[in-house]
Amino acid sequence: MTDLLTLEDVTVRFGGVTALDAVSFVVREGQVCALIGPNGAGKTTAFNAISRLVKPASGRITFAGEYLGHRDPAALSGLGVARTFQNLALWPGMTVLENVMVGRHHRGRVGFASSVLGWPARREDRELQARAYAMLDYFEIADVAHRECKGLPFGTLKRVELARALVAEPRLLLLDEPASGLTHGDVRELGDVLLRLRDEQDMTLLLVEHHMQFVMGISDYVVALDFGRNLVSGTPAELRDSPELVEAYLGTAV
Ligand SMILES: Nc1ncnc2c1ncn2[C@@H]1O[C@H](COP(=O)(O)OP(=O)(O)OP(=O)(O)O)[C@@H](O)[C@H]1O
Repeated sequence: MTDLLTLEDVTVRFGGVTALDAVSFVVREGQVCALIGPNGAGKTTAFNAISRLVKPASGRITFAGEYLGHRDPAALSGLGVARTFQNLALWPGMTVLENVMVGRHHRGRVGFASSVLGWPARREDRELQARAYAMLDYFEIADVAHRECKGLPFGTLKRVELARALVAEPRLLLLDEPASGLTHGDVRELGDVLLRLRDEQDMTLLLVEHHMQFVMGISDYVVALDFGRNLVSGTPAELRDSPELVEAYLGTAV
């Protein structure tokens, strides 16, 4: 299995705070990898460094052999990296379909504007729309395609965000706390969906998640951070009884 994403000694500082301190880990192609750790461990910062939303003070991040250091955040989608956010980043006044089509924006030249604004459809635009509908079908939300996101249930909006990330056909999908705020049943369904993405679409997933049972149930590999540093990593079976992990989480709800 090849290495798809590699972080080597990545350090990120915010003023006097060292949010990541020489963190290293590898995400292998075709795996579900989880980034865990107590509050403030540096998980979101690691995601933001991969997404190029924060610039590391030192270290190296490579994706598919390509150094990401000089890349603009907007270029990542074109390289095959998509992400979802902890707090949903959807346009409430736009329809579900429009929100999903935004995810494919980088692929077409004028596709997005013509599709969303209703200009005459080109072949590219029709393909974009067909792909967006296919994603809505996949997530069983096609019935709300033309509803504004505003007012839709949280579980539905989480699916819209996933559909939007996937419409770009990424190789690597970054999921920031995908299970947060979901009901027990929704969490189970989400786990099934993510495993199907790995198994049926050969997708690689990296998720930040606090829901331990969910993480241990779906991950091939787990990387634990604490105080901005690597703590332990391994398969869920290897980490289940890790004393370091137990100690790091001692006194925190998991
Ligand atoms: N923009 C920022 N400015 C200053 N400090 C920051 C900033 N972002 C994060 N930090 C600090 O960096 C450290 C790591 O934060 P980060 O949000 O990455 O942790 P986390 O593991 O994602 O936590 P949580 O599970 O609570 O989301 C914390 O001490 C946090 O206060």
